[in-house]
Amino acid sequence: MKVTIVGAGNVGATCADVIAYRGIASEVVLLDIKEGFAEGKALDIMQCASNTGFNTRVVGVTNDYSKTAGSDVVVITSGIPRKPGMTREELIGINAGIVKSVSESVLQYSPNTIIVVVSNPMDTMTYLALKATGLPKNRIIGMGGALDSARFKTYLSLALDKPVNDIKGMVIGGHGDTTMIPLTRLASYNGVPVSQFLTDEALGQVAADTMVGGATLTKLLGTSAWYAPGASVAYLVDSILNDQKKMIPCSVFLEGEYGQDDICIGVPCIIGKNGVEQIVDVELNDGEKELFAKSAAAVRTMNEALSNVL
Ligand SMILES: NC(=O)c1ccc[n+]([C@@H]2O[C@H](COP(=O)([O-])OP(=O)(O)OC[C@H]3O[C@@H](n4cnc5c(N)ncnc54)[C@H](O)[C@@H]3O)[C@@H](O)[C@H]2O)c1
Ligand SMILES: O=C(O)C[C@H](O)C(=O)O
Repeated sequence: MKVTIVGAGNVGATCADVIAYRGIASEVVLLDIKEGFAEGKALDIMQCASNTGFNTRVVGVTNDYSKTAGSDVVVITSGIPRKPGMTREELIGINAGIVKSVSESVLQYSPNTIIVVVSNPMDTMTYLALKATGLPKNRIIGMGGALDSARFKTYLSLALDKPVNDIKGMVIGGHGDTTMIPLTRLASYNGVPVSQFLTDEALGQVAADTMVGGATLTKLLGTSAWYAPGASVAYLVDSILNDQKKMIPCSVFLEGEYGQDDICIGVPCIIGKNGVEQIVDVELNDGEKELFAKSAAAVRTMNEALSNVL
């Protein structure tokens, strides 16, 4: 199985590293516009193989899309990340043009591929990739919910002082500081609702920390995060390539689901070899429905800024 990752920066290279290390694909192509950069990252990752024990071939190329031909999955991480104090939405001016041209270029060589969009503002970039390529909606997947849910589970595990792998939880809605919706009511510690162990105040703090999870790291690091984002993309790619049919919150095109139309936004999906194989209809309570509608309204407002590229 072949995966191309466009953008060999922090997130793209980390994603390539995790995919190789875990043997998720037999070949990974890293592509970047910076001369020699992807080649260097690929070589560095390949030189881990004998000491960590993987056999994935990692190839780096400078803007040569012919080397990406026949990719089963293409991950788009190209674009600029935010700096401390910025929102993801402020990146749209530069990233929209990049995501549009990259998604068109990859399809020339991999017409049957599934595209995973990572560049921010991710929900709007996913919508842009879908509209620009005209691909069927099951083949365009925005990655954000897998990361936000991982952060949610981390903060729950810290608040509960329990192992993170005993915690279940999902974040739906937009991938933005104010638009994501951590589903605290449905989160569990080995099947037991976390509300049995945490006060409303503690749960509210977990939700608030999750929502600004990316901003917190951006402030600490001076640029946005990459280890958990790269691992989250690899987790999603694994479910596609190995047809795992995991339920993962992803930004996907809605046509009536969750009361929304003509928008890409995070909802729980079954992810397998066909990409988005099902949108899972989780019964939300009135408060959650209201938050989802507000989140969708904010994402829709952002999508209006695409009128000059679409
Ligand atoms: N969806 C998420 O959960 C999530 C998580 C983390 C980061 N992000 C986003 O991912 C993007 C990348 O973040 P990063 O930290 O890796 O940034 P980075 O600056 O480290 O890497 C981006 C890379 O893209 C390359 N690039 C730019 N234009 C290109 C083009 N036209 N073709 C090929 N490559 C091109 C750059 O040369 C650079 O190497 C940002 O927009 C960031 O906001 C999203
Ligand atoms: O926070 C960011 O800007 C990057 C990414 O969306 C994240 O959540 O880490």
